[in-house]
Amino acid sequence: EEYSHLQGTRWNKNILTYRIGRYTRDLLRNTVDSLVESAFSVWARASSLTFVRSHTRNADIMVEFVTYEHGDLYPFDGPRGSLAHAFKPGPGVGGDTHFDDAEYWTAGETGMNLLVVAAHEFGHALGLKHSRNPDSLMYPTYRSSRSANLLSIEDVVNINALY
Ligand SMILES: CNC(=O)[C@@H](NC(=O)[C@H](CC(C)C)CN(O)C=O)C(C)(C)C
Ligand SMILES: [Zn+2]
Ligand SMILES: [Zn+2]
Repeated sequence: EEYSHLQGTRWNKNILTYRIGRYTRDLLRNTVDSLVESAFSVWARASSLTFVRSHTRNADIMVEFVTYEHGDLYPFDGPRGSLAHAFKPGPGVGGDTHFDDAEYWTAGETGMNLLVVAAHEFGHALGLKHSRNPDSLMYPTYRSSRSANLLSIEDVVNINALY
């Protein structure tokens, strides 16, 4: 989901920090680290944005794997259903990205592909809304086959219209 009613529409800086909090046990930590970094680089390559990993609590974007009730107004729902959500740009919870750890997270075609889902969520964390174009990364339903060419032209146009 993108909770657009909560935050502003864009960050007012081009260098953003992110921190990974709670991990999933479905993947090795450094696999999660590299998939998250790759998902950010999808957007960095298509725009003027730069992402820097931080280990301090005041990072712009907090990335976490959580289940069910987890401290915001949007509890997860167990396996399948909602896979993840991210908050629009802004202070505090703004930009924060949560993955439902009741899913089975993978780096491949089985389960839920973390790179594909993270790239979608980070689009929201940067201020993008959903697209009605099934080819867009910001289409509201998950499709594992997408993992090849992540961004559509529309996604590149939209991120550059924002930054
Ligand atoms: C398999 N389950 C789905 O396809 C579900 N879709 C999602 O969980 C979206 C994330 C995908 C697109 C990575 C939620 N979203 O928009 C977050 O920003 C449902 C369509 C069932 C809601
Ligand atoms: Zn979404
Ligand atoms: Zn959440």
